Amino acid sequence: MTLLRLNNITRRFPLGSPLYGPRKYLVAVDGVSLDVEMGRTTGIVGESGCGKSTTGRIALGLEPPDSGGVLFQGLPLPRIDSKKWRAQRRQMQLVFQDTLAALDRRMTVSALVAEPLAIHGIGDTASRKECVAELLHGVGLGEDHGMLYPHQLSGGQRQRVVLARALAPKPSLLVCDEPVSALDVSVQAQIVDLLMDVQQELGLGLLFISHDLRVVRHVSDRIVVMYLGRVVEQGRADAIIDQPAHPYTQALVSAMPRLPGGFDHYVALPGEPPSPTDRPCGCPFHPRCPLARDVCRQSLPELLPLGPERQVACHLVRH
Ligand SMILES: Nc1ncnc2c1ncn2[C@@H]1O[C@H](COP(=O)(O)OP(=O)(O)OP(=O)(O)O)[C@@H](O)[C@H]1O
Repeated sequence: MTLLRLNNITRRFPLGSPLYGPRKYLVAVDGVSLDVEMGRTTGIVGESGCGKSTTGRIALGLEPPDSGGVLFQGLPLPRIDSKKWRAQRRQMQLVFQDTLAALDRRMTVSALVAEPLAIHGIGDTASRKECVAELLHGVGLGEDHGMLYPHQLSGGQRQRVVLARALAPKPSLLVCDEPVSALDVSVQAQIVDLLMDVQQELGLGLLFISHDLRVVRHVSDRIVVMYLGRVVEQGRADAIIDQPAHPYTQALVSAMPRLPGGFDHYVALPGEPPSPTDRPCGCPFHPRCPLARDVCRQSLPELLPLGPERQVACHLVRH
């Protein structure tokens, strides 16, 4: 069952002052559609600035799209800050990267995990205490950790606290925005495994955002590849990794550590993505694409089906 649906979402931000000539806009998200199924993970991958976080914020209702719609459990998101929205927010929680900024350093771990319960009016003091102990246990922390302050924890332990706080209101959707990017590789694996265990136990839908295809591949059932605000390819994770169709996805896959039986044709990806304030004509990827032809410089490729459950936006792919 579809838990979250983004339907042709667009978001642009004004640039400069309105006093000096016609206003210019930066298009951060351009016509993005994706689904998150209950109990499943949709991963968004792409380079810095491609619009992943903006998409995540729109999915959570923290930012309105300029056009397009967000459906949660089949219904449009209520207006931000309405009573209905606050009730719904309980169902949708955010886990993000900067744990030290996210956690009030004057509060103990127990108080931090109890806070969302109090905000949402869940339980009384005694039952909240029990609930905090269960939540800490669930994310692999002991009772002793409850008495510590955020700065007394390691990065991995702080990420566990952030996860316990997100799980406290019993959400059905977690949006995880680069949740492990600040951690050592070995700790990343522990947190990713924990997320997957928690997901299985609670049947959560996950929208998992990362620039790192290695991590996204590990957690995701479906992968959405974004480039300069647009989806260039999406489909089942195994299909995307085994047979990437878009030259950009091919470059991302070929840059991952080699896997036995995996993709073995290396595609170099030169340069940086162009600025979203100055998007190239035609396919946004053409200035870096080793296969680009005239048509790629002239017209924007549509995202079209490529077999079942797969879509690609590339002039060079036979649909
Ligand atoms: N509030 C804002 N005002 C103006 N521009 C913004 C705003 N939020 C995001 N942007 C711009 O929109 C584009 C997409 O940003 P976004 O943070 O969504 O990308 P991202 O893929 O998550 O990148 P990163 O991983 O670096 O955060 C960027 O060019 C960014 O500078």
